[in-house]
Amino acid sequence: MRKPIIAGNWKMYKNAAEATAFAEEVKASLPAAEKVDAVICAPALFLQSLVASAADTDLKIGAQTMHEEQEGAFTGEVSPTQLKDSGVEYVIIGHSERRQYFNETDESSNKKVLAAFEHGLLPILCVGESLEQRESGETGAVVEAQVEKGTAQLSAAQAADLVIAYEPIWAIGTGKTATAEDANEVCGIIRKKIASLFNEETAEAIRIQYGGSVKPANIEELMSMEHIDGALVGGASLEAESFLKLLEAGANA
Ligand SMILES: O=C[C@H](O)COP(=O)(O)O
Repeated sequence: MRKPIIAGNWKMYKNAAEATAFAEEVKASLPAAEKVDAVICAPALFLQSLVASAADTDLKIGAQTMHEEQEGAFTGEVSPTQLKDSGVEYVIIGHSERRQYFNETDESSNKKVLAAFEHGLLPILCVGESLEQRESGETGAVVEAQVEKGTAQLSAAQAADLVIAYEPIWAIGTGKTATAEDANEVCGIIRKKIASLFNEETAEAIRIQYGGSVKPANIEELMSMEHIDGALVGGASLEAESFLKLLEAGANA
């Protein structure tokens, strides 16, 4: 039985006061930690204050990206050791917006995934096809290749701890959600790929999220699917009330 994981990705939204107010409201009503993992992936600037707000609670804090090197002359970047040292536990890797606007690739994502594990962070590796790829019937092949390249050189034990977020690019921030059946089918393809790259046990253990216009109105159906173990949520994670509803649905799945 895989524990559901609901992660909010705030992207480049919120100011410091809003971030703290959100954490205060959410931590007061968190569902039981054994039922769902609750993660907020915030802008780097707010990570330390969120870690402090969430201390002694089960709310986990994640970053939205990181550099793969421990330190160096990389202006503007944040390293895995800096994140770990700040109390951050998760890090989103290879989000489609990072791939689209910041030239990230499967290869750079793989380096970051490996660095995250090396430094004790849990990566959420994002994969997903464009509308054009979906319409030309390439979804399965695209996602399989992303998974294979993104997980290269991981041990089976690391792969079992990895979280993969399947986010069809055409469903992000558009209000268009993949049908629960379509999302489940692709998450099933990802699980099968993990079985072939590692083993059945790893495939059974790995948690696969769906992301793309997830909201309180559609999460229950998504979470009822065999291969969907959680959600990576943008817009609907910005308000505490909405995020708490998503957590509730995760806890009851
Ligand atoms: O990381 C989250 C995804 O990009 C989904 O964003 P969204 O829920 O606003 O569509």
